[in-house]
Amino acid sequence: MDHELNHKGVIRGLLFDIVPFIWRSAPVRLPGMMVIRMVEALQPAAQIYLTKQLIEQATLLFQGRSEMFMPVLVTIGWQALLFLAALGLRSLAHMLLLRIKQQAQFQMDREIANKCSRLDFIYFEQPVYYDRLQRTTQGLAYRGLSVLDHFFLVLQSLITLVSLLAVLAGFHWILSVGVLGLIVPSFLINMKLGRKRYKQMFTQTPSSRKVQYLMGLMTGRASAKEMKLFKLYPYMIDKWEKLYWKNAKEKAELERLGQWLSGFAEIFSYAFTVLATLVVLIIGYGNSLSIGVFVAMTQTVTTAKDSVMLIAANLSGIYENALFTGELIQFLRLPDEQEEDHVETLKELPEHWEKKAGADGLAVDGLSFTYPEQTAPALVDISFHIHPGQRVAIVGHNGAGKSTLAKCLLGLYRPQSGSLLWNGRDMGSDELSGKISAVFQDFMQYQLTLKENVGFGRISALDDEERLKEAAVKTGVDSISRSLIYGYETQLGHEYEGGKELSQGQWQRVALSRSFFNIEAELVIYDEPTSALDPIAEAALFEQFSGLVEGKTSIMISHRLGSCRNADLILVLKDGRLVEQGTHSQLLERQGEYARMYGAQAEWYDMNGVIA
Ligand SMILES: Nc1ncnc2c1ncn2[C@@H]1O[C@H](COP(=O)(O)OP(=O)(O)OP(=O)(O)O)[C@@H](O)[C@H]1O
Repeated sequence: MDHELNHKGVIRGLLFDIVPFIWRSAPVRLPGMMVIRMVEALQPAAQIYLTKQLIEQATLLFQGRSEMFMPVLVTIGWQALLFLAALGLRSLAHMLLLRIKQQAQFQMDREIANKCSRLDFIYFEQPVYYDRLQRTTQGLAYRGLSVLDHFFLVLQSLITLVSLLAVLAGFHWILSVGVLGLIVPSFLINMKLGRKRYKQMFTQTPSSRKVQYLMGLMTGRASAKEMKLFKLYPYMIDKWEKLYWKNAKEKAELERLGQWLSGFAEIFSYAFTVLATLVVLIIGYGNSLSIGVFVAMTQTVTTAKDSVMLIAANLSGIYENALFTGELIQFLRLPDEQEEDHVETLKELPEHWEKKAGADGLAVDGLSFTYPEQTAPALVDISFHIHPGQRVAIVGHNGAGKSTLAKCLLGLYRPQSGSLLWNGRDMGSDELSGKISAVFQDFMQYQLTLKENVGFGRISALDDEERLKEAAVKTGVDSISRSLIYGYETQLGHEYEGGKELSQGQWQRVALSRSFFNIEAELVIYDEPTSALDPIAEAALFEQFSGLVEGKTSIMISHRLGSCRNADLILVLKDGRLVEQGTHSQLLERQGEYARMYGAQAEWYDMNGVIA
């Protein structure tokens, strides 16, 4: 399983991924920061030395040696200087760390966004992807940066410790060995807890996501209508509450265990301090130790013990965060779209296509597609050919496979078998980018300006105002723009202050304009492009449709069979199979699936109208 990372894997990820990543983010500031931390690290030993000095000088002064007054003042001056230097270094380190973190966070988010742009679309359709994305974006990026904090603290504590160990070893080696021995239990305990926290986070991700989803339902705008109408709040609150507390209790249990274990580690280290003080007392008794040295030694033991505990905690912190960040690394390592599958050169068409129509148009042969984690295929052995400039309709009942076929045609899904060629090129090929456009059933309502909403159809021509107007006039969006205060520059949607919300039908017109904005498109796929339009608007649009898509090949998915009557070719899907194809009159003559569907709809609609 994913979360069962071994120690080696974690350390490898840390050394070869996380550290180089952070280094790349701040190649100048990072070494600067390290130097500051090293200087800071020597401060405790210097402070202890000055304290010892001060006590010894003060003892002599109290014994009536007035000439010690000046040295006492000098030592106090040094202490003040040390304090100011430490203060200055701390502020500098704080600012540097902030900048390093901002830079690393920026790089990390950019890499995540870039990765999303390269991932196969199918990833976005799987729960496992959302779980991973949640783990990656929420907290993991932050945890990657925590490695930095831990790393600097380990570095600093290590230098402090070495300087203190030298002081202790000068007194008696047993004290240095004892202090070092403290590191083991504390590190092991913290590491174990880190692994447990990670496993818990991993197993809780789906339910944490559900908790967020339920909360979103209770607070969101889109769900508010039904939530109120069906009086769903008590049910949802109850469901959310149960799940929330299940997760919260598990977390609390783990924290309780953590408190017990860290408590033991603290008691253990305290016992060591007592023992070490006794050792200093015993040795000091035999060697008539000065009070200054005694205070300095006990202070050294306590500071060294604290440094050891800090090192242990931060080392395990690095381990724990590296464990969590492993998720981010795995995410960034997900395979990109399989570019090598895309054929750059003319692909050979199946022989019977060649005979029929040459290499032009859309040639689909033996296409089968099964969604990940599914056993039943959504599309089975589909073959058809569309000539350039043809207007094609795809019809079929709910779940017949129409949208899946559209996504395969757009190169968003990679079929397990079969070939899809546009003018002899693989549909996923980079060469075709910009030549194929679409309006999706669940099209986007960008909470941005009207100009952007239309212009996204061809981002390279975003500022082409003439093109914008042309695309908008075709769908009636131009007249909508005239009613808006800032015209095409008006912010759309309800999510941001000052945004103008459109009706569902108006949004659909905007989405249609988006596809018309891409005048370079040779093939356009419309997945129920008029479902939100009123019947009169739909009829008017269909009347113009032939003109609008003039010169392009168009594929329209529609449930309203009347609107498909004029299509040059109708493809009828049933249970993922292409069961019939032909023109309206040919299919009616056949008396098959299409004729049955058409007959059923004819009973409901006025067959003389365009809207049936
Ligand atoms: N992301 C997905 N993962 C798994 N199965 C899916 C997914 N999307 C669709 N399916 C399944 O694939 C089949 C075809 O769905 P598709 O959306 O292509 O049908 P459709 O003909 O467009 O339906 P509708 O007319 O309702 O829009 C259905 O059985 C559906 O349950």
